[in-house]
Amino acid sequence: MLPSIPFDQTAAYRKLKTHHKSISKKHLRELFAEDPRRFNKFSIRLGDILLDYSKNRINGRTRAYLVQLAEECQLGDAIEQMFTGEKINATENRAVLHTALRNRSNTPVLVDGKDIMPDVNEVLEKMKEFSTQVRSGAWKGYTGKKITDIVNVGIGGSDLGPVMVTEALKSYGKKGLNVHFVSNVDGTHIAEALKNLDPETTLFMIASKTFTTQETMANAHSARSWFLESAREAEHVKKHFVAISTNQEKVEEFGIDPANMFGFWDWVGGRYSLWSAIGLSIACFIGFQNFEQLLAGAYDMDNHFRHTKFERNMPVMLALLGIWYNNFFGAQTEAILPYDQYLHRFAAYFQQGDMESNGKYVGRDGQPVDYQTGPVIWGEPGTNGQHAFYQLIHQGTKLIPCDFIAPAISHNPLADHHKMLLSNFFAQTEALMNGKTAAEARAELEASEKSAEEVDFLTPFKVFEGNRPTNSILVKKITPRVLGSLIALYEHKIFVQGIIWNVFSFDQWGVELGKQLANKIYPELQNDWPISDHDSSTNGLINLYKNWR
Ligand SMILES: O=P(O)(O)OC[C@H]1O[C@H](O)[C@@H](O)[C@@H](O)[C@@H]1O
Repeated sequence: MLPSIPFDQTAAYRKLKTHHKSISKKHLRELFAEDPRRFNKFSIRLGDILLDYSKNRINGRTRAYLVQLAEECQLGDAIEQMFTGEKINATENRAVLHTALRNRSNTPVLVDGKDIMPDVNEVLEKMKEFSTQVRSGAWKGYTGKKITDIVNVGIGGSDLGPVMVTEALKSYGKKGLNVHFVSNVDGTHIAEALKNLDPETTLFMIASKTFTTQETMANAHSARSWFLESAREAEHVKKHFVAISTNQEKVEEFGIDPANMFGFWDWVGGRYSLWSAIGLSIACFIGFQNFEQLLAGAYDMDNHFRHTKFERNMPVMLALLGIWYNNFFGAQTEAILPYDQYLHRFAAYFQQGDMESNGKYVGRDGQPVDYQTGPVIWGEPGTNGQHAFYQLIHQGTKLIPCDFIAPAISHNPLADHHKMLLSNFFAQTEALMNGKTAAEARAELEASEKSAEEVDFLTPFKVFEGNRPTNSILVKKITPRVLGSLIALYEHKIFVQGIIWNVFSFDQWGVELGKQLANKIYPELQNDWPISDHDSSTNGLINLYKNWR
């Protein structure tokens, strides 16, 4: 059982509250001026990844108190409990072992006294065999042609990870093998995805942990109908449909050959499942060796997380900084800003990862918490974001801590593009930190030969307060291994925050409610009779819909 300590009742919390009063008045400029060793002091390197968190509104004392907070909340014990398979997902009575999926050491991991590593390795072996066959063309469609297109049908955790990773590692993708993703129950999604595909060369991966999710099942049935329009014989389905699920019964009921089923287990949470068979589309696209590199990268981060002192521990420090702004500065959101076009779904991926994990107001003791928990996560790749929403980050009334992520080496070293991109990356965090004083703004305006009135008028608008906190994550190159580490970094950050906020990070009852509600209204839309048993707004909307359709 996880420790259950309301974090606002710790001694560290009280210290941080008092400390916040003084340090929040300090400008980052001053903090840098006071300590020339700030960069060395507040950065962590792990292989090809550097986390520079020196541009945060902290000093050595802040860090010490934050680390104390983690200790008082018994983070060390909680980490061990996760890695060793304790049932820390208490509301579902499950272990949380995505780390076992990438446990490259193969040391036994026990669930209910049984080592799960042989099962993990067996599925990996099956994925290796299958992905190799698909890539080599040995796996043939019903007319003897090789597969050219993979369509992953899944939603939430059975979609976002594969989407994000196949985009991030596009340059490792096999030529002539395209991956597509269908998630939305809106018929437009599947209709558009299938428009230019050939049933003879298309392979569907029906990815659903439960194999009961309404959207995925609807899309899977439509995919099968589309396929059978050409293939005619149900016999051919086994060459074109595989299932990735924990629910063999439902897979068979759907008509997929159990031989074509890739299993995983209830101790893999949906939003932590890309390391499992849910990553099959990734393995087919980038090749199994690269998929193993992705796992190896995550394993690097797992080891770092498990065995490094908190003040040198990347996920722990990222998490503590998030708590610092969320709970002491009142920041509501966090932006993830990758300066890498391939990472354009990274923020969207962690929207689910973070918000579904820590978007909870009930503590592990069953009582509502009286402090803020999970932040709103958002973001887009730079430099596009700069021309869209950075105005608010620079000069708005809200404090938005940002993570800037960039690779030193581009996969597409085209002319001077990467230097330009990275000069934006460096310039933005510097500008957010320094801002621009009234004197500087005035001097600039005067140099541009404006009249004295114009200078007076314009100066206040050109002032930037600065003091906007950022983390910079600079990596050598976005390789499968580095990406694996980056994803695991954020996964563990979320875990740490969940422990400190005292919430259960691995269930998602709020989402389950949505599933139930839609299933209740769906039958009511089957006829044209007016509805009257909801509130007046819902009745009004449903009845107008029935009128218009
Ligand atoms: O893989 P499944 O079972 O189809 O679930 C898909 C998604 O459903 C819900 O939205 C949540 O439970 C998510 O965590 C999950 O990833």
